[in-house]
Amino acid sequence: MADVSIGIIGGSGLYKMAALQNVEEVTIDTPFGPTSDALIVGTLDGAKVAFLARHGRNHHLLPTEVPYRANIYALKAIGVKYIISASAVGSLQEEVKPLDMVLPDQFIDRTRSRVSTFFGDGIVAHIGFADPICPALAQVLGDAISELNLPEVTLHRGGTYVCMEGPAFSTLSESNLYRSWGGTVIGMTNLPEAKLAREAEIAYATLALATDYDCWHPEHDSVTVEMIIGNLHRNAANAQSVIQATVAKLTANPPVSKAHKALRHAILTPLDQVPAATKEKLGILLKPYL
Ligand SMILES: CSC[C@H]1O[C@H](OP(=O)(O)O)[C@H](O)[C@@H]1O
Ligand SMILES: Nc1ncnc2[nH]cnc12
Repeated sequence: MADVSIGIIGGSGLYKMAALQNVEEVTIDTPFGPTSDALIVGTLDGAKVAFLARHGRNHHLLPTEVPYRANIYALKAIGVKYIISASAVGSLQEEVKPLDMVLPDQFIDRTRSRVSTFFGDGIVAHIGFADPICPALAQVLGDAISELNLPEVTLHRGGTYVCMEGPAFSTLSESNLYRSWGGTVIGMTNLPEAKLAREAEIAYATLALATDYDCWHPEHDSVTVEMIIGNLHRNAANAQSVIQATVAKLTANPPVSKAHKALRHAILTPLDQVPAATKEKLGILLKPYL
């Protein structure tokens, strides 16, 4: 299985893609253990894509437990060059209303318990992460959303995604603090994924689906899972249309992404000094540089 150039990671409420055809479940062995679920490889209007349910199809993995390294490694192994990540987020700003779509271009890291690098064990690399989202891919997503003209949905291009550890939602003081930092939305998953995707030289962009006002808004109830899932159900069909339209655009015109060369000047350790076991483990990432 190779040459599936587009990966879709579905978050809360997006456990499958109804429009996928000719589906095949693919299990990839990775040096980082099993993926969250089997990859569902199929076609969307003729384009081959792989879908992965981030928390598993039955939502059994906490944000902390998601095997981010295995997931990104497996997508890399089948040839993925672009990842569209669909995620539920809380809104930290009045103008981002539940059901709106946000294409964040920055992150603030509030995670504590995530391994978010493939490196170590005898090889050191420091990727550039000033622009954590691929602007070219986000542009395609944004254009797809605009062209769809979805009723009820306002698109926000750009914004800062605060990535918290969870699983409990934020306290009121935390939520206000993140607002004071300029956070636009809050979630629990996308930052480690974006870092690992960059290390794997895969372009990554987040389609953030606003589901709630977290707990800071005086006129709205504090976030609950019920609220999130209710709004995701209202938005799931829209999210799938956006993904489908984005895949069509990517297939017709695959954008150039700096992410595809992210490791070129990032690896410090001479490759002939890297332990053989590490070289083998990271073979698919290091291949262009060996
Ligand atoms: C469903 S409650 C919070 C949960 O939803 C978001 O997940 P994802 O990013 O996978 O859509 C959030 O990050 C939390 O993990
Ligand atoms: N308010 C919130 N905080 C963290 N993750 C979320 N996902 C959806 N809403 C959220």
